Amino acid sequence: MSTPYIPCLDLGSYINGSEEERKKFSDELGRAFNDSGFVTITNHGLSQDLIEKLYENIKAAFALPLETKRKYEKPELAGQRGYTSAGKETAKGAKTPDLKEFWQIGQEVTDGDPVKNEYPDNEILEELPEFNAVTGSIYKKLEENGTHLLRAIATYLELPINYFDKHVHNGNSILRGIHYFPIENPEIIPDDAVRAGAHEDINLITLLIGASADGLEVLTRSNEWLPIKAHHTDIVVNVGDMLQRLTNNKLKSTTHRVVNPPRELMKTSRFSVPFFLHPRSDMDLTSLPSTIDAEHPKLYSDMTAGEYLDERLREIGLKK
Ligand SMILES: O=C(O)CCC(=O)C(=O)O
Ligand SMILES: [Fe+2]
Repeated sequence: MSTPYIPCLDLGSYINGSEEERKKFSDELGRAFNDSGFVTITNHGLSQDLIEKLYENIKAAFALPLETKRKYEKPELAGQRGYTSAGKETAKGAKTPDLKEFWQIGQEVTDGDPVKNEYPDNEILEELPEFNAVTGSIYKKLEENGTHLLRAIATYLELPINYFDKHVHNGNSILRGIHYFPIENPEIIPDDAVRAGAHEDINLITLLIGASADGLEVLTRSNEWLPIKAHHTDIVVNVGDMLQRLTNNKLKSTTHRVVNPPRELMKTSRFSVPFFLHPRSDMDLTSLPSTIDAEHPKLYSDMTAGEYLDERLREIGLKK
């Protein structure tokens, strides 16, 4: 089920559809990215079974003792691989860190591409061998879905359909398993402490498998917070700042947040698993000439994806 402002699109109709269906999907996706910056998608090819396995493993991983999880927290990796404990990530411009802990999995390069040297190895969670296999398989499937979505967007932007392919092949994407832990003593947390403070994602697009509980909200153009209702098996997709930058704000990287639960649910956990689709670090994010004109002057300085990521990781406190 989707919220009226957030359209729900059938990815199967793009991947396996007729020319006409593919065009329709690409127009609808482009329009939504131009408007709210968010869609939900169905028929994404991830089985319910795999999604359930994913959540079982994510829950089991965060249920491990803190000292076990801490073995996988390496400050030199700036949160980009393995475990990041509570209190480390703060939304850009916010004072109090988010009420969450998370685990990040990065790209596994297997085709001899020298870009492998840019990526640290993934941390292998020895206590839960299935966790590594399941998250690795989810990573690949979401990457594949994301590549299809970017093809649809390339068509919408009147670029060659494969415009993004070479940039996202072996790109610096991240799968992040998040645990928003129970809030045991709501009275003693700072007033501004939230599960995830209002922010925009850094990457090209984000694909998020419907979370275990409500809480995700997007900021509409009329400045109202709109809750996103997604079935457990739907995928929420949104534009990130890199795609907004490339399109000189034609496509919107919409502000979103995760609110604290109502009082009666304060002591429950929430789990979610976003996939941040990043390009390779050498992708040039200079705004496309077709998106710049007298009415839409150029808004951003020219930067590569790698330079931009570095700047943003410092702003959110993950990189020192
Ligand atoms: O947990 C969610 O539903 C959203 C998480 C999110 O926005 C993020 O990690 O960037
Ligand atoms: Fe986000």
